Amino acid sequence: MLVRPALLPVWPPRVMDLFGREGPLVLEVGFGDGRFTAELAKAHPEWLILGAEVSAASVLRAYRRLKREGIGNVRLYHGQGPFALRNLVPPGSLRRVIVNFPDPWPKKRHQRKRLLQEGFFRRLSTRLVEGGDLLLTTDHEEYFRFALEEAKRSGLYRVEVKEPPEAHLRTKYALKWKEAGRIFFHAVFTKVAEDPTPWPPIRRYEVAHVLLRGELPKELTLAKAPVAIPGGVAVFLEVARGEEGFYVLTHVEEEDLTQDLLLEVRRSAHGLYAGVSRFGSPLITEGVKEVVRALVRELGRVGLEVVQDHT
Ligand SMILES: C[S@@+](CC[C@H](N)C(=O)[O-])C[C@H]1O[C@@H](n2cnc3c(N)ncnc32)[C@H](O)[C@@H]1O
Repeated sequence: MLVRPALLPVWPPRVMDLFGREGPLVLEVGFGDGRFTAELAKAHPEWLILGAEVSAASVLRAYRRLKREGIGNVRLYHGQGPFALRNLVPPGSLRRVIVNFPDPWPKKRHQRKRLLQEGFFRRLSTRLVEGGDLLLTTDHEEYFRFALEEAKRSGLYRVEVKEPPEAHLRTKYALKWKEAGRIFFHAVFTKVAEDPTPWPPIRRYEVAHVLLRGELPKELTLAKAPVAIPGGVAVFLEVARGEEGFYVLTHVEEEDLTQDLLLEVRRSAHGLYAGVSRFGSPLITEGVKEVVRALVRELGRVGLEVVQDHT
């Protein structure tokens, strides 16, 4: 039920690879505790529902709920909605996107963090079927108006402001804001045209490591300065000493993808190995490969020489 991009046998996955069958595909972004997702899945057993949520605690809560209720037509992805849209949804295959009570980011300087911006609407149009739609429900009038404007600016949607469907007012946040006496806003954005710019999925690699020659140093100190990677940044957070070498906790931020992964510098049967640990099943991307190269450059400074480069 949980989608782990690094472990999927086919990349990018087809609908069949995620759900084991074909059907109308629906994406919910920011499903929170999953109570709406569960209701939706039960009301439409033929639908295939993909949920994306950045909060690990919420994913766990939703996962337990779906399991308890024996719901089989939902797949949960722990991460950014746009990542799921880009990589887990084939072009022209999405019937609907549901966004209930998105984080409003009310401060001016945080507005770039809002989900529903022109760029998002453009990219979404490459994944929606003809006539596919996005349903937004929120209590935040300013964000609501902002989303309407952004969609209109894209020129790719027909926008209708409507009464929110009853089911969208039973989410955790809907109930919270109902009790606080807030009013709700709802809009349907229906795709009428498609952005011509393709939005290909991120490339996934099988390995990212280097074999080295030389003596492992007694200590390994890495610069804390951020490392530039394609479309993002990485930081070596901490180095720990293990039996066979070092483990480097590394934070990697790429577009719509944030990972904390372990890099290893250790003795192996083939010589000294520096590369990504399988621990935590990280997704090996171009950015992750670049961070391995940065680690290898640091190792060069302590006298280790590259024998084979698999990055
Ligand atoms: C205000 S809560 C609403 C939760 C739920 N939809 C509800 O109505 O009860 C917003 C949710 O969106 C999640 N979220 C924020 N940005 C996200 C993103 N880019 N991708 C996926 N989830 C996101 C947050 O973690 C949070 O759970």
